[in-house]
Amino acid sequence: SFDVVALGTQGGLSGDNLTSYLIRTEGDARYIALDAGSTLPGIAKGIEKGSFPDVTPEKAAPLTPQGYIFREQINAYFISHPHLDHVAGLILGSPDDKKKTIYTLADSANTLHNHYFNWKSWPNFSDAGNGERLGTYRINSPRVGQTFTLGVTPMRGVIYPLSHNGTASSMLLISARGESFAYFGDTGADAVERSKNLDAIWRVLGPLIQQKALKGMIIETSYDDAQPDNKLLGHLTPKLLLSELTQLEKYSGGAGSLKDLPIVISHIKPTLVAGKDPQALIQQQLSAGNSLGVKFMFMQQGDKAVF
Ligand SMILES: Nc1ncnc2c1ncn2[C@@H]1O[C@@H]2COP(=O)(O)O[C@H]2[C@H]1O
Repeated sequence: SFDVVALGTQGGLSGDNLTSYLIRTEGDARYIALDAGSTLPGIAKGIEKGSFPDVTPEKAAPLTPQGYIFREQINAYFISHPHLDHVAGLILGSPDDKKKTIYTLADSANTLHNHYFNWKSWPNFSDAGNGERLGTYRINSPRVGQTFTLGVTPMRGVIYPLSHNGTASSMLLISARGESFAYFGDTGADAVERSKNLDAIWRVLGPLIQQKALKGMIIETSYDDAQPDNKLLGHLTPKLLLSELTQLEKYSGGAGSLKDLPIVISHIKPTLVAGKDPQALIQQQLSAGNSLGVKFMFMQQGDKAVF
């Protein structure tokens, strides 16, 4: 089974609750961070909620429990794409982090080197690029579709490309002991993006669902159904996610094959409009259209779930 802790769940606007999830396999203390929008604030919330029961002040000493989880328990990072709301926590925490690998698409690695770790936006904590290289992070771009080991953990990963309104984004398929979990970065629907990236992924996940090996997934639903198609900016709505999942069902053995599949909804965009509750709306729209019978989950910052 996989342990997941949500460090940040929202898709923008404020800095303290941006997309980031920790995942580890049962019996191993080390996590992989799936994106790093908010890290330290999410760890603090997780401690408050009892989501890190194995970390005591005695064990963490001389660090705080928050520091110990950040430095010692996060073993490596996966960055789905280099937008600020997915990397801010990584950049801000870098001066106090220890040597780790960042796995990301080659295109995202270039952005990290050229636009963040460049001594202008931020000191170069990476192992390549301009000026002195402080070397905290080794930025590693495994080839798409190729299996690699995730840090020093029992988990292996395979990266698949996603389309996000012109930005290259990606999904990480994590596997350990014959079980798998899929983490999606920002993505639009194939029909809107004029892409086949999601279709290609559904063809990979279908057989895993048939074998009952896929324990769950995290995928975005940034906007509610009222968002017009020309303002989706590379994101999903309940209607679009449900139609994509209908494709997945076809590759998973047909009607009923997705029943009870846990799907965590991430990256909901907060609103500054008074009286609007995007999460409640998205929850209601997903539930109203859920003839597939999947188990939609709305993890909040600091929550832990076992898959
Ligand atoms: N063309 C655009 N016009 C207005 N806002 C945009 C445009 N492209 C991106 N954005 C905003 O910038 C954000 C970057 O992160 P997201 O993709 O999560 O969501 C995006 C939108 O909120």
